Amino acid sequence: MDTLANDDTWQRLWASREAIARQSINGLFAEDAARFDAFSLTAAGILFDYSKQPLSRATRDRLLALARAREVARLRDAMLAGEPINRSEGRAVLHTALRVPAGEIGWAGPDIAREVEDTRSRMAELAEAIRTGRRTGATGQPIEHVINIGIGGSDLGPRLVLEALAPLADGPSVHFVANVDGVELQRAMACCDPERTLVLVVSKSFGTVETMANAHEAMAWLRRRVPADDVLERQVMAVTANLERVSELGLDPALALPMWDWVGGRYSLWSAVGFAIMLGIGPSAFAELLAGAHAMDRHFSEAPLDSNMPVLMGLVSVLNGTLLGRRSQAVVPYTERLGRLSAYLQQLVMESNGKSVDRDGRSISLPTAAAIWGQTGTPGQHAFFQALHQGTDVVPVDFVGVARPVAGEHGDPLELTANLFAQSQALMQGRGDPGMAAERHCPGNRPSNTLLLEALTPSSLGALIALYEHRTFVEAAIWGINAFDQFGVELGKVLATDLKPLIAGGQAPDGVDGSTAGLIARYRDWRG
Ligand SMILES: O=P(O)(O)OC[C@H]1O[C@](O)(CO)[C@@H](O)[C@@H]1O
Repeated sequence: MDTLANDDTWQRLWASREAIARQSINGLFAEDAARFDAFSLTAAGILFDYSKQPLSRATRDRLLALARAREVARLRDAMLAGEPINRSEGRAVLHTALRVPAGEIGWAGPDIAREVEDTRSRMAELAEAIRTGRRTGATGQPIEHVINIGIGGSDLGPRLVLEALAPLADGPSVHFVANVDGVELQRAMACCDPERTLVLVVSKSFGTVETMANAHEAMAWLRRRVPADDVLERQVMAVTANLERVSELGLDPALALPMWDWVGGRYSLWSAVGFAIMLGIGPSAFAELLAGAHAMDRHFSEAPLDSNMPVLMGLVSVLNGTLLGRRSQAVVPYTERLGRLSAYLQQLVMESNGKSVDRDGRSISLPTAAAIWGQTGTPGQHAFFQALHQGTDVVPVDFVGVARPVAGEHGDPLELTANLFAQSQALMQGRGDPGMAAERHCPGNRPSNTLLLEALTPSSLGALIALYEHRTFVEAAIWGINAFDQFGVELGKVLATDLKPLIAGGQAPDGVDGSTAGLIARYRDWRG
């Protein structure tokens, strides 16, 4: 049995599992007039309301005892200090060091602080030179477009941030290309003037096949369309932790922006991986993004466990997902600006914690990361909310709202906010008047969190993302997981490499399973 299932504090929670599942959330409010105050807190510009969870004060105490027993605080401090907590890869995990303000040393010490600051200054200088037109393309034209080629962590974070903060965009337009199917790249190339375009090739490993294929394609386009011998030198930049491989693409490693092996891909938007963000909204807005994340880091590091937002959020998630077996979680932001949030969180949460062995290689018998999904409200209300209210599965929801609308954006904030609050209310209260037809009955007692941002600013967005990063860390600590490797992704990559010659070749695909052989045969047939 794994260490969590064996833990006394877990076993006590397990013993009260049925009672917690039956716990009436409405009843908890009826008993405790101060429930909202006792089950909500504010940090770094975010209000976290977890009062609509099946949590009595006693259950919360038991969860906090679990956090202590699983040494969440010690593991957090080890991460912040740069201990090699990613044991399977022998690496430190220091995305928090990327957010330490300029001039401060931070938890990880002066060497790391210096490296981070040097790179940040280089990014800012370069970004300003490009944004002001001092640094031009190879034919002297200003850079008006950026094509960011990367996938996973080298795409999702910068994409989320630039979509969320689009009203602040005052630099070149940024186009994101992740998929190797060619659609995004074609679309980007169709609307960019090649003489005014900078291509960023963003890859921690600089070996990801999709990214390299798209980079080759984009570089060929620049070579074809820009009449200058030094076009690649002037208009293609690499961002990577693997500087040696940069020259394989014909680029100068000296012009590359570095990242480090102590930053995981899905935790990397704060590094040079976020260069597109800096180009799009400028170095000072980027600095505000980092400052918001740093404010959440400080809160995570300093607040006692019982008033620590990521800790409480992680415990609530473990309660729902592991104790009560609710195997998916919906994330519903009430602003189109955060439309990319659930996609971003899918990688953050599921690539980090979608694992079934602990950090010592023992198998875990209890359920770990739940599936994350969602879309924006109110459109989501007219799609999947029916199942949230009346379906057979209980799906905990994170509602994300913004109090102050973005200046200059129209829409009806009152309508939006009324819908946001009404949905969590309806999920909790349900509806069951006597004599009501069964199909109209809503069982209620369905849990949700609400995260309310005062405004959607670089700072609050940074804090929101850092909150989810730390929530993911807390859950990993409870389960005993190393959240910072991703070996599961490797197998598919290896098999794709093996299959390519079989799919392309004329010979019968020997040595593969029947389904794959059948698919290859039909593909070849239809492809002609
Ligand atoms: O930045 P790279 O090395 O190209 O990797 C891209 C992504 O691929 C993965 O390794 C696997 O999906 C992610 O962890 C990573 O963010």
